Amino acid sequence: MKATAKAHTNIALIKYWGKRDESIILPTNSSLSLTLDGFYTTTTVDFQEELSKDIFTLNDEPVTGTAFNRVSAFLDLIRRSAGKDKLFANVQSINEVPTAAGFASSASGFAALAAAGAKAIGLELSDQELSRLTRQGSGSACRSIYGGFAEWEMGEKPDGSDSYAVPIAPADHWDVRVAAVILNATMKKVSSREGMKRTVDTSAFYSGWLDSIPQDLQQIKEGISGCDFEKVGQIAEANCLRMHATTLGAYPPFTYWLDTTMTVMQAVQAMRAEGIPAYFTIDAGPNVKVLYLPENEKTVEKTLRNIPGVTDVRLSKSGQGVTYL
Ligand SMILES: O=C(O)C[C@@](O)(CF)CCOP(=O)(O)OP(=O)(O)O
Repeated sequence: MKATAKAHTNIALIKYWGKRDESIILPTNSSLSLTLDGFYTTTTVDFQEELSKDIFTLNDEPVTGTAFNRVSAFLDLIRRSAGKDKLFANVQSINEVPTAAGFASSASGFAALAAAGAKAIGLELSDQELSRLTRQGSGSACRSIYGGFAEWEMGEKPDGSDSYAVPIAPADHWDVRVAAVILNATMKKVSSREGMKRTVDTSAFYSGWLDSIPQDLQQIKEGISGCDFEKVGQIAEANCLRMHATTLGAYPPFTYWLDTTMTVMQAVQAMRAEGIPAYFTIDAGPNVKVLYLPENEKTVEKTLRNIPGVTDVRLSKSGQGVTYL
């Protein structure tokens, strides 16, 4: 039983930053993202009676260790849902997500895996059920089920049955662009999972972060509905800065930013001062993603490429949700 699915990565404009339950990945706050066309994962899941364990290859390379264990544990969820606990699969993923781009390739990866795995084993899932399943692989991945803008509603039930993403606006609602600015950074990364945990457990600023989310979400959805770029950009940039402020208030304190990260941030703010609307957002890494409008693409790309320490700039439009090939 075999199926292939393609899913795109997404960029959070209102960040998921903390878990209230680590085992089934329930968040402390709701989040909202834009699915991108430029970065995606294509995954084929082939359940075969003769297999005695799962096999996972990524970009034609065999995967073992933690990454394999996360995929196999996720397939256990699918096996259990289908009542086929002893049916193992050959999983082949191809990532069109330059890992260095600082995009969580786990977002497109787990969304494609969930969609292909569920279809291959014969589960007929609604988008909501697929998003709820995907969430248990990687939280942010649950938003990639949809194209365009999607909101992951945190839910409140302990079993997570009300924690999944819902569509806010389709990809063709509004042509907002995203430039992924890739830095020549090699740094020991605090993973998003570890970073969230330390922040939730120790940050003096964490309650302020949580208190600010409901208004951010309500306001940014108004901005998206009205295609108000300044409103959406200002809220996204402020939300990102508030998320990163929580890491500085953690113990031990940490930051994902490098000197080049701040140079890019300042260049974006300088563009705004010169009348080019552009806003930045940053996830659990040093790379910066810049929101801009199509008419300014040349200026924005040129400005970003000329920043010392920037090794590449990858441009994206809004992308589609999960598709089956
Ligand atoms: O994407 C966002 O909302 C913000 C972040 O990217 C960080 F800035 C979090 C991504 O966390 P993820 O990798 O999904 O964690 P998992 O549930 O532990 O797998």
